[in-house]
Amino acid sequence: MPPAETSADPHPGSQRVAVVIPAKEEADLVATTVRACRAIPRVDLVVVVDDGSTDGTQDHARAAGAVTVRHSVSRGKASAMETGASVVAMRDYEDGPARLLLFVDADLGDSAAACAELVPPVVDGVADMAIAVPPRQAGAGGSGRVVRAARSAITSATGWSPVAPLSGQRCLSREAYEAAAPLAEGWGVEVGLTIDVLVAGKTVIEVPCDITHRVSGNDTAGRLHRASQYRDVLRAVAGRRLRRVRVPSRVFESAAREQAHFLAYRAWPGPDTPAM
Ligand SMILES: O=c1ccn([C@@H]2O[C@H](COP(=O)(O)OP(=O)(O)O[C@H]3O[C@H](CO)[C@@H](O)[C@H](O)[C@H]3O)[C@@H](O)[C@H]2O)c(=O)[nH]1
Ligand SMILES: O=C(O)[C@H](O)COP(=O)(O)O
Repeated sequence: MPPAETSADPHPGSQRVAVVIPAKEEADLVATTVRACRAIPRVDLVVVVDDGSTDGTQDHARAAGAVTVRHSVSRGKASAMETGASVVAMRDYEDGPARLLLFVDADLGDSAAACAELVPPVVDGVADMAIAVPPRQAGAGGSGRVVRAARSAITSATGWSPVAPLSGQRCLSREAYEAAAPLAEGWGVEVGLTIDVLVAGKTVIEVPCDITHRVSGNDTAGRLHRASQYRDVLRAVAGRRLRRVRVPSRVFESAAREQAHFLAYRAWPGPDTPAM
C-alpha cells in the first residue's frame, strides 16, 4: 500500500479529482490511459487497481505515473473500484474536501482525456454523479439485450431512463459514492450505483464523451461476456428489490415525465425528507 499523503493541503479550497482505473490484463493500453487521465484538469492522483492480472498491467501503470495496488487474484470490476476508492480516501488531505472520484476503464487509451467533460458538472454542483455516453462503438456484437435490461431496471426503481446504463466512466462526489457503498458486485456495479445514488436523493446527469473502448464482438467470448454482464445486472437488481431499495413511483412521477437526455435528473429529495 502506498504511504499516506501529508495531511496539509498545498492548495486549500480547490476541488481535486482522483481517477480510479480498475484493470485486468490491460498491459497494452493502461499506460496510455493513465497518461491521458493525468492530463485531465484538477486530477492530482491516478490509482490503478490491478485486478489479478498476469500480464504486467501493474508495472505498465506505475511506469506511466499511477499509484498502483494489486489484487493477487481477480475479484471483479466492482471490487477493484472499491479498492481504488479506499486508496483515494487514505490519500485525501485531512484539512481539505474529499477528492471527487472519476472512474475510468483501463482500455480507453488516449480517448480517456475526453472524460474531462465529466468533472465540471460535479464541481459546479449540477449533479452528484456524471456519466459518460460514448459514441456508437464500431464492432460491438451485442443486440442491446443487456443494455435494455439495465435501463429498464433503473427506470423501474427511479423513473430515470439513461442512454448508457452500463457506462463505467463516471465522476462522483465522495458522498454520492458512500451512498452506494458497498457496491453491487461484478458487472452489476453501474446499475447498482445509479439506483443507489438516485434513491439517496442525489442528482445524476449523462454527458456525451468522445471515448473509444475495446468492444466485445459476436464470437463465443463476446457472448459469454454479455451473459456474465446480464447475470450480474439481474443480481444487482434482485438484491435491491429484496431490500426495497427504490423510489416510490408516485413520488418520481413528475421527475420521470420531465426528464430529457443529457439534462440533470433527480428522482426525489431522498428518503429522510419530511412529507415523502
Ligand atoms: O474482472 C475484471 C474484469 C474487468 N476489469 C476492468 O474493468 C474495466 C471494464 O471491463 P471491460 O472488459 O472493458 O468491459 P466492457 O464489456 O467493455 O464493459 C462495459 O460494460 C461494463 C458493465 O457491464 C462497464 O463496467 C464498462 O465500463 C463498459 O465499458 C476494464 O478496465 C477492465 O480491465 C476488472 O478490473 N476486473
Ligand atoms: O458492454 C456492453 O455495452 C454490453 O456488452 C452490451 O451488450 P448488449 O448489446 O447485449 O446490450
